[in-house]
Amino acid sequence: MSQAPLRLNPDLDIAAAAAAYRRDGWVQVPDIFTPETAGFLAELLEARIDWDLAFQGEDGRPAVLGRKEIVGQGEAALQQRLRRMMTQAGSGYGFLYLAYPLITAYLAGRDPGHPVHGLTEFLNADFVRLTTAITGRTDIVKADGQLTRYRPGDFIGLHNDVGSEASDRLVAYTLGLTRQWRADWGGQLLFHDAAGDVIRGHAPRWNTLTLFSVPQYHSVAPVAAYAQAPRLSVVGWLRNAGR
Ligand SMILES: O=C(O)CCC(=O)C(=O)O
Ligand SMILES: [Fe+2]
Repeated sequence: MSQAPLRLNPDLDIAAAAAAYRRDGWVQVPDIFTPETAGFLAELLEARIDWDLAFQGEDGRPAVLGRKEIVGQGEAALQQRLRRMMTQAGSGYGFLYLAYPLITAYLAGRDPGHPVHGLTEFLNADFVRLTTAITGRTDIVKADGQLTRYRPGDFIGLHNDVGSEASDRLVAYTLGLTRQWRADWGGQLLFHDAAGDVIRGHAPRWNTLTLFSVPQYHSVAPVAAYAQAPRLSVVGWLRNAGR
């Protein structure tokens, strides 16, 4: 696979997206990449990633286990950890999905020469410029990110994205790369009000950017047991320089 340059759609209506974001605190932009770039990225997520298993760990921090760590601890121990996480998800917070941590992998020299690293560079160049223009947040200096792949049963519980890192999460983004999805397959990005009702729900989409300001309460609905495709996206936060 070539290291093709990643290109945003040159015909994006940035002024319209900016007006919507500044009015509503969120915006969705369809056709965010050129068709070639969207196809390239989708193929990457569909077929070329050695996924980690990500879930809320016992210590309240994300557990991100590579293939070797999963084999190392054994299937029974992992299943026990996941059961504990599910109990915790019901009374507090939890999540479960497959992930590839872009910044950690880039800095650690994981998968040398892999085209995924071009995406990490793109996120911290053209994408930071685009999202600064849409949100008007001139304090954005960098993007973190992870690839995510949701299988049946995967989910994220209710949370508001407020982190504890040295740099603040200013704006959350998702780049949807799910080619096809059915309305009853779950996996929607849901925004919730104080009464527990859903304010908005976004189905997994193809070649679509979603931006929303932090903090806002949201969740990812569990993917249905009978869903016939993975939910694929690039997600993360646009951050300031921090302390
Ligand atoms: O995948 C999504 O649509 C949202 C992900 C999310 O809320 C998160 O990673 O904090
Ligand atoms: Fe979130």
